[in-house]
Amino acid sequence: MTPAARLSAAIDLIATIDGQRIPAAKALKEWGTAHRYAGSGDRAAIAGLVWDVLRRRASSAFIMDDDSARSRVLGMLKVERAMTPDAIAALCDGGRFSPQPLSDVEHAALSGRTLDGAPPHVAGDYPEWLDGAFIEMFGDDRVAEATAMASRAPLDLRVNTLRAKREKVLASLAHLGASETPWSPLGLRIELGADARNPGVQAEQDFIKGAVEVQDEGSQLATLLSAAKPGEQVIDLCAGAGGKTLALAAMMQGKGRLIATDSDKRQLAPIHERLSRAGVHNCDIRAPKGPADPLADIHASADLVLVDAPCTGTGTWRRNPDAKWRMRPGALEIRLKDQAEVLARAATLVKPGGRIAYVTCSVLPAENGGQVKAFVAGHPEFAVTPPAEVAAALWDKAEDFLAATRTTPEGLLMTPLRTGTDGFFVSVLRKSGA
Ligand SMILES: C[S@@+](CC[C@H](N)C(=O)[O-])C[C@H]1O[C@@H](n2cnc3c(N)ncnc32)[C@H](O)[C@@H]1O
Repeated sequence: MTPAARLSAAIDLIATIDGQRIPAAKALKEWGTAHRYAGSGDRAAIAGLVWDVLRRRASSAFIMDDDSARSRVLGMLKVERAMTPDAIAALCDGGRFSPQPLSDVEHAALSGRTLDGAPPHVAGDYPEWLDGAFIEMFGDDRVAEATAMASRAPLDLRVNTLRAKREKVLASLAHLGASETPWSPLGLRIELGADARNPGVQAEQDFIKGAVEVQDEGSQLATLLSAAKPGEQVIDLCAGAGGKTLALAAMMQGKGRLIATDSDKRQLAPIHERLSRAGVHNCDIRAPKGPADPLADIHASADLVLVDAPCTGTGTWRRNPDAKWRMRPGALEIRLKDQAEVLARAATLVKPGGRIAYVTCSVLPAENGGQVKAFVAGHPEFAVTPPAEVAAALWDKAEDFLAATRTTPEGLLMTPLRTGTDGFFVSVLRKSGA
């Protein structure tokens, strides 16, 4: 397919996603099935266009002063890909498989309109109803923060120290353009191009042998900040597919007891294979069976409970731009209730002197500092560990990392703008007594 034909396909797909209100991933899959002649390069390029339009949905429409599918694709080429009006016009040549030529109005919009004067939620591409939360968290930086949250994310990997050293994996993944991540001592990063092409890490020997896992650097750091140690009893209360369980296991170096559970046993399904690939032998997976509590035998004995809380996922919009426009206030309310419940449960599992590491992949204050404040108010036996002490887990990087994050008395917030990671909040809550 020519670049113009790919552009045409992207316009059709955006119209389908809008018209049928279906998730972008589903629309792309169905398009692939219906257009089997399209090669993998075409599919990746078209997917890249579609994801970029979703990332910059509001600002692309503003630039064109029109929010039709065609206008948003054209506007995205300007705001996200910095294409000139002439370059865009050259793609829209009216050929058999190309978009129609630009109208005078479209050409004038692409030439003359800018984002100056756009409201913050439009310039930063986030839902208007979240503006209050963004003001509370980011103030005048909210457009810059939200724009970074709308950017493309790299592919981050975590080297599994139970199997390999970072230098070795770095050398063996050099052909994918891997480099070290700035903060995590275990991280490798592969920058992805606009065509969203998957570098096929899962087919690499390092992945097959469990030497690396896909994990955003922010998620790696959140786990490192929990400071899990060999010999401890650690509970991963919201383990899901096990991204953080695997990282905890490596920190524990095979010593001590790691328990992974989740309220939804289906979420836990991939964890078995992942743990075995990673060479983890000290993890007890407790999938719920009916109404019985899978942790009924544990009473105030854990050194550490990791609460990787169910949240709105606003911190991961870079990877899932569709989600930000689908999010509704009701979803936030449900998450807030879930988070309070999980924290209350964690409180009963921690031993005196032990700690809860509360983590979200959200930037919203209500899910982060707000939740922590409410928890300590209701559980006076817990106190927030000062963020500077939490950051100390990163050794020589601690000071710079602390300065890069947005710190509040309740915890640390990483953001795409400040730390180059997904948005992650971390708070360590210590229980009194010893
Ligand atoms: C952020 S995800 C976990 C991601 C996972 N820890 C990882 O790093 O791959 C949150 C998880 O919390 C689980 N969850 C929701 N409510 C819960 C509850 N009340 N108790 C335990 N887990 C819960 C969800 O099923 C979901 O798997």
